[in-house]
Amino acid sequence: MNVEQIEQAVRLILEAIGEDPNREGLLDTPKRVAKMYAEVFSGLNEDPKIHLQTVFSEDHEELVLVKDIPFYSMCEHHLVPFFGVAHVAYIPRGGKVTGLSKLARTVETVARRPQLQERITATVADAIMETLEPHGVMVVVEAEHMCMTMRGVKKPGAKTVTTAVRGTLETDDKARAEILALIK
Ligand SMILES: Nc1nc2c(ncn2[C@@H]2O[C@H](COP(=O)(O)OP(=O)(O)OP(=O)(O)O)[C@@H](O)[C@H]2O)c(=O)[nH]1
Ligand SMILES: [Zn+2]
Repeated sequence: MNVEQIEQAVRLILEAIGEDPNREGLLDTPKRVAKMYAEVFSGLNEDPKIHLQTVFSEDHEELVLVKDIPFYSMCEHHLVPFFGVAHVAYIPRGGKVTGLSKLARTVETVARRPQLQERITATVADAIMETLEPHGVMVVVEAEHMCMTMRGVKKPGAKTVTTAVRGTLETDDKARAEILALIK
């Protein structure tokens, strides 16, 4: 990430909104914002699938669900935060089970990019399908978008729910219903 370029850009934005980037309170702001962007966009330099290389051989071919994984992301249209929780469920196959924290790490990497909620949901599901090759995957993401609350349509409290379903869960209504019941 080009930290110096971010600093220059922040200085330009401050000038453009009519601020004085040289006043005391703003002197370190470009540096702080650059550091923050490096952190909140750190997922751009990571492959989410790397986390799922940790595989244990365990004979469990039934549901695994990690729910209420908090995440923070940045809406790619407005560069303001959207945040909420992700629920990640999969049904392992062939003894391929990953570490529970790795599912949360996968969400984290994908969220730390300029994003759309739909893309986070689908990318996490596909990463799990491709690496663990399970029977099925279901990812549910619930989030509040600051671009819909602090500006624009101004609807605080409005929640967006997205799902991505892969493998046998696409046709297994009962298993999908079980996952949704466990999430609630
Ligand atoms: N599908 C989807 N849309 C999103 C997401 N985050 C923000 N948006 C929407 O992106 C749209 C961008 O619409 P535009 O008309 O180009 O931008 P805008 O004039 O700022 O839109 P308003 O927010 O309606 O004021 C808005 O409707 C946002 O609510 C997301 O994760 N997924
Ligand atoms: Zn937005």
